[in-house]
Amino acid sequence: MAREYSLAKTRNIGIMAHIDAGKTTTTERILFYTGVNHKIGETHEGAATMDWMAQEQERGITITSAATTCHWLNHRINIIDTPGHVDFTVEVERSLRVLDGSVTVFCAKGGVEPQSETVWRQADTYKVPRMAYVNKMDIMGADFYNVVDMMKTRLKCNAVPIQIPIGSEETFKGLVDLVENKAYVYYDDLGKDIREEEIPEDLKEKAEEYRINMLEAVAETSEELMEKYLEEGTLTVPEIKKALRAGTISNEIVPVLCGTSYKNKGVQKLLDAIVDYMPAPTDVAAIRGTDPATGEEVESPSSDDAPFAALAFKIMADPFVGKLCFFRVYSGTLDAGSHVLNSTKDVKERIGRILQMHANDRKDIDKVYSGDIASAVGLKSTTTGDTLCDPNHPIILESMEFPDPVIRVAIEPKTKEGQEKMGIGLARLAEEDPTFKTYTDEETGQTIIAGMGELHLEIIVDRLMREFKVEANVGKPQVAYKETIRKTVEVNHKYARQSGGKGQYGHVVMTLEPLEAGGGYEFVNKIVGGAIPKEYIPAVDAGIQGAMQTGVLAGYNVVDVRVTLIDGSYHEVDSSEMAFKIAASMGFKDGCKKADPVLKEPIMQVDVIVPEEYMGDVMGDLNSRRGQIQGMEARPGAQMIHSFVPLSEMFGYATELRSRTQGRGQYTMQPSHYEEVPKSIQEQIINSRTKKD
Ligand SMILES: Nc1nc2c(ncn2[C@@H]2O[C@H](COP(=O)(O)OP(=O)(O)OP(=O)(O)O)[C@@H](O)[C@H]2O)c(=O)[nH]1
Repeated sequence: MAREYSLAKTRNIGIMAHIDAGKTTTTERILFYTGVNHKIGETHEGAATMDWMAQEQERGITITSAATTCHWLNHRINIIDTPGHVDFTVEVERSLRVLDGSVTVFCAKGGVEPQSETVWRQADTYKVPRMAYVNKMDIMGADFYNVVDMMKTRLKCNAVPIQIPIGSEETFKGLVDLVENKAYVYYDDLGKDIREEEIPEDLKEKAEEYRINMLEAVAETSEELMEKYLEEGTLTVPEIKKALRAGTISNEIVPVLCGTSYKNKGVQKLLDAIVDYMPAPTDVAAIRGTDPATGEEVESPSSDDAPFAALAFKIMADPFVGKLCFFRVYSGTLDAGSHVLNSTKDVKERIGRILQMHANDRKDIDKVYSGDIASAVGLKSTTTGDTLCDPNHPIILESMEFPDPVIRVAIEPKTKEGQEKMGIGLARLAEEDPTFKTYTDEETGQTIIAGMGELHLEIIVDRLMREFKVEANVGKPQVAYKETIRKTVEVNHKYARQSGGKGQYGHVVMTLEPLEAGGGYEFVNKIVGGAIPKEYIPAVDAGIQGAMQTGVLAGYNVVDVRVTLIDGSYHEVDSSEMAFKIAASMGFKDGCKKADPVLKEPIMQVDVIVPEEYMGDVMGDLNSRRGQIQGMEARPGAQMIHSFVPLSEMFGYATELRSRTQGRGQYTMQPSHYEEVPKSIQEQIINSRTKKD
């Protein structure tokens, strides 16, 4: 099968937004106009094609990001729909890693919300070229120009309208395309009868002002254009398009469009702009990675002729085909049925079938090309972030980072028979979602599930019931604290047992030193001259990692420690991997106790919007929750308070805020960072843990 669309005619884009801005509705309309769907599905009726998981339809929110493909103006567009709720930021993060460009949807009334800022910053990190779509132009309070201003002040980006709306709220009926300098007016409910018209008289002046603004922004992208613009006072449509495209791809310009997806106005023009201004894989996505053999950095352009390299960015349990692995091809091609190397784990894998996904539907394809996004069936060991590549040309592509869970809850099946099924179900769900963890609490023996927020865990429990038929009881959500050390220490630990026959002997000398926050775990082997034979070194590493699961203070995970193995000894007969594992584990725990261990707690970024009259009260309450107020911002008739508050103080906040503000206060919360727990509180936590919960 030959390539249907050239790389230059491929677009891999994500649609990002704050919750409820209308991503799902916009994606639905895109599928409708590109002919993938023949009927319009409304999210609020639970019929949307992209939100196919049962929970998504019931709750009307997007949880998993589904990849889908459509065609427009002889281009192939791969779209990843991503959720807006912060509990699922990992979905946003992983799509940003594999996409070439993104459309950010803003609500014409709400504009740039705190979570839109978060997503924007994430996209900054990955240098993703962006354009903005101001949706909901039909609703009361819609204000296109205000959203553009907010983009400039809050997101500090060069927002350049390339359209302006004709009318607003209930009078919104079309738009002026500033590039073509023409008006487009919609005459039917399905948005199919679009007529090109003269720019309305009362809008001419404004259109001219914004066109000049756009021309200036475009001219600034190159000296040549600036000269031409200054000389002739205008630029041609192809010149504008070319420069807008280049400016968008280099992140100098963010083109802004408008519409109302729900009322079917503006979506086709948005599709045109995706083709015109969003990058092709060849424009941005050079392959970045390292050669696993030499550790050298490798950078090369995307091409079908280069060796195969792809990044697995999502694993999904599928009831019909088993484990599905979504991947993005960076270079080369791949046939169904062939073998690849998972270079991250250093194992060979066979790609059974290759599927192209459209929401919950799938189509078998024989071959994928560079730039494609598809999913594979049959991969056994691959997890999110792994590189799949040509076994003869190994490379490890730059992966993505996932935040650690901040909240945990004990879970137990309602029946004894459910125990095994629950174990299988939780393991599968953890495979899909790198921010979801499950383990046994060694202090209490309970099964624990940990994730990014209460909603995240609620959904997990719900999926366990629906997909794995396990009914479970869950305990009270608790903070997922971490443990770390503050001092560098040296430990010398010998594990020797002699009980008849063969004994046990393992002996390690190592230093434990604190790493900076986010440093995780580092293991350095400095053994020279075979004080510990090579074959036992991995066992030492494994023993430490095992011990890190249960800290010495209160049994929480230990993080941010570097362990250097400096010396040790062994016994010809009695030494074994097991003995070294035990010696390392005990030695590590011993060391932690001496290294001034401390608890760290997740701190949340909490943004509260309250009417002026309740401000004092709400701030007082935040202070009493150990909150640190970061700043304030005026909103119409209200104030937005930015603060950092420990997660442990935020349980029940929704109810408290409601009662303090008579239901008029609102807040959003997302994990920000970890901080050391104050000593007095640390003692309480340790006491309550050792008393058992
Ligand atoms: N009036 C109006 N309503 C809209 C428009 N676009 C979306 N909506 C409505 O706004 C609500 C949220 O839309 P969604 O498309 O589900 O929003 P989302 O951003 O995908 O939200 P999540 O999936 O929860 O992150 C739904 O009730 C839509 O029908 C619009 O242009 N105008």
